[in-house]
Amino acid sequence: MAGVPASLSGRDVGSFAYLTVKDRIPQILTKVIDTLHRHKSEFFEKHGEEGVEAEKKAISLLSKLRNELQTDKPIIPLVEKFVDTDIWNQYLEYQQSLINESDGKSRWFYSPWLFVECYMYRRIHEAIIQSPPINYFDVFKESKEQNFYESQESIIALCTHLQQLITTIEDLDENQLKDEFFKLLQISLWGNKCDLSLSGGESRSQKTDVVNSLENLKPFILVNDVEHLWSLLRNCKKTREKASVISVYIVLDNSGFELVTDLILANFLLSSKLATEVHFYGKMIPWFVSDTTIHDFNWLIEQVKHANHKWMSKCGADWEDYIKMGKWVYHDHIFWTLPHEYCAMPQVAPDLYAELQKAHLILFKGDLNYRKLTGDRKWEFSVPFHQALNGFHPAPLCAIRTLKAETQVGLQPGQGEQLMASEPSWWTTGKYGIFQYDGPL
Ligand SMILES: O=P(O)(O)OC[C@H]1O[C@](O)(CO)[C@@H](O)[C@@H]1O
Ligand SMILES: [Mn+2]
Repeated sequence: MAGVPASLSGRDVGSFAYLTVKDRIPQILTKVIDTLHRHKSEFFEKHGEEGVEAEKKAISLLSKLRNELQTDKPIIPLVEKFVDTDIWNQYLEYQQSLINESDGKSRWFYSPWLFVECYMYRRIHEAIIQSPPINYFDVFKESKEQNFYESQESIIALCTHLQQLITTIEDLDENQLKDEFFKLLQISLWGNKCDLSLSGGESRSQKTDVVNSLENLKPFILVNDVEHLWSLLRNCKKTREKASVISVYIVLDNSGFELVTDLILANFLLSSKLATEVHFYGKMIPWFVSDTTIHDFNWLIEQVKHANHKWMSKCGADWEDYIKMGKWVYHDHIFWTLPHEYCAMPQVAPDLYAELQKAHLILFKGDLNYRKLTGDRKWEFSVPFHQALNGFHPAPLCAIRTLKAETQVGLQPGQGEQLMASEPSWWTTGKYGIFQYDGPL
């Protein structure tokens, strides 16, 4: 692609991409294999000998995958028929066509990191769907659930905070409402620290009191465009006709604690009338360990509803009502688990692009969404976000991300260089975060 920098790649020895392909991804694969092993008796109870055979088959396919990766074998086409198989295989050919060195084959360490990392999760899915009758099995379900359970205290604190806020929301003046909006946005940002793929699938639950940590975390927000979000939604609210809709779309990231923070924010948007509808976008297949699928979304709301805590269960009951009333709508689309950068959406998934164009505001949660928004490239730190989006402008949008990959745009001159000098791992640990807006000001 002309005019854009090179992709991050495992070929840069010592880079975060390299270490991810070399260590983190195989570690995740080993954990997946172990999970299947541990469910052997469950498969036997459910499906008899056939279940055990299927478990063996899935494990052998995954072991083969791990071997391909560790010996840097060529990336091979997908074989099992699924809704996205053809698109994936076309993309594989496209990646191959870009190569003019070595033997002209895409390889794990040689090819763009975004591509091979997505491909790995898609191959895990392939191993599962090739192994009926256990082809429904979500290999990451346990860790997602564990993250939720381990974050109980923080979740109770958040639900209590929200419910108390709602009882006085009508009495708040503009500034107070804005402050509360900013607080819940920050909670949703820091909720993104809790993904499970960065930690190789190990638990990264939320144990501290987030609401009271926000002030201390403020210095770690490197780009903070929340004022634009406020102006945008407040203007929508002021100018809207009685019957008209204000819709905020949230492109979700991780289930567990992060999803709770997103739902709390979505609840506030309705209660404050800053939005009349919230649309959520999740993943169609298990993805990057902790990403939200429809099962995770429904499961989590059910858990919150049945919690043994007054305010928590109130939240769960309200959320279920929002869904029943159509004020909250969950969608999935296969595009979110393709390897394409988002600037390709109008060509690859025009229906989804047209849908997103209806939003008043789109919030993109998490690191992977940021990588796909900006193409996972070696951009200069000071390149404007608008430019890095490379033509992807369906509606006003905001990336809400803690930094877990070596790519960041839209910084002040010298800001990135300074961080680099004082703290070389600043952009890969999740310690820093951004609210980066693109749209009319
Ligand atoms: O859940 P998030 O915020 O998208 O983070 C996932 C991130 O974790 C990692 O997979 C770690 O490898 C990053 O590559 C990726 O961007
Ligand atoms: Mn994720």
